[in-house]
Amino acid sequence: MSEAETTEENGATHSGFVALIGPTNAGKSTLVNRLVGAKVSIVSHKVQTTRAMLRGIAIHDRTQIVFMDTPGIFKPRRRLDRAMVMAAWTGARDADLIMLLVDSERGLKGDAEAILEGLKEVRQPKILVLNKIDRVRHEDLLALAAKANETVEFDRTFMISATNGSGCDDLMDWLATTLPEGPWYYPEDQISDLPMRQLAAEITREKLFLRLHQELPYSSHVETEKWEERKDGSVRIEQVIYLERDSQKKIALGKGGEAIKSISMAARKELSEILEQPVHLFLFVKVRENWGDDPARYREMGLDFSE
Ligand SMILES: Nc1nc2c(ncn2[C@@H]2O[C@H](COP(=O)(O)OP(=O)(O)OP(=O)(O)O)[C@@H](O)[C@H]2O)c(=O)[nH]1
Repeated sequence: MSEAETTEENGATHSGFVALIGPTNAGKSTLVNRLVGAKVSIVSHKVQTTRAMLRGIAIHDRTQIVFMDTPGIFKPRRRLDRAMVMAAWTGARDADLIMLLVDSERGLKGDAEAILEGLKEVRQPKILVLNKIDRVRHEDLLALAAKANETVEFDRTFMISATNGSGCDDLMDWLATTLPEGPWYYPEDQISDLPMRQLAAEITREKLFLRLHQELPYSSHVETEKWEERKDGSVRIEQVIYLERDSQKKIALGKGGEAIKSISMAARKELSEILEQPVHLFLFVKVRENWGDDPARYREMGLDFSE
């Protein structure tokens, strides 16, 4: 019996998208790492749609919680025109819940204040999460919570430390019971796999560029074609490096296969570290003319293809 069926039997599942917003350095990555936990330690920077970035997927009881970034809201606002800022907010509006993460030590200065102003206009349920409470006195926290709640009506305020985990269980319990009933967006056994395949491809592409950037500019693309978890705890990953022209193949392979070997070694080393398991990486080089004009390739990269 699959995990999904087991879950169904135990009662209704819940799921939802949580837009995680907050100034740079508020601790978003640290928090998602903690909440996603050992179960699916996937935090990918890979763009899933052109609008929102997936930070990580957590499962708590019978709820699947998908944490998303909404890039662009707080980046140098003065330089962005209003339309761009509005577009970024649309990402937040698509979420079931908006979670504003604030560095309590830094308070509401700068970006945090601007985000609070923007949040006034958003109708979705919102929660305030004050992070880094290990660095702040309790009285100051209460004052900060009160001040933020004056501007925006938050459904809840949580006080947490993403580094030591304090308050994080309460936050997860609340999210798990508050997100709507519904099927999980990702099968439990695939959540780590799906973004990891893309991340793994990115890693190899980075190594390829590091080694061959002058010779192969912009004409390569990497896809993870196979991902096989093995009983001995290792994983076998097969990837294809797509090039546009036959002449590039020789460059990618290098003399006596020397280039591809060193790319493979560097990628394998980094992947083993990230996955915390031994990796067997197999790279294949193929020529696929005009891959740059193929909509299917764009979809695989999570990008929109406009004619
Ligand atoms: N003391 C303390 N430090 C924290 C806590 N949470 C995060 N940090 C630190 O804050 C810094 C920024 O954390 P990140 O998780 O990278 O922040 P971020 O919001 O993801 O940053 P960007 O991705 O750049 O927007 C790191 O040095 C973290 O170790 C916390 O609860 N307490």
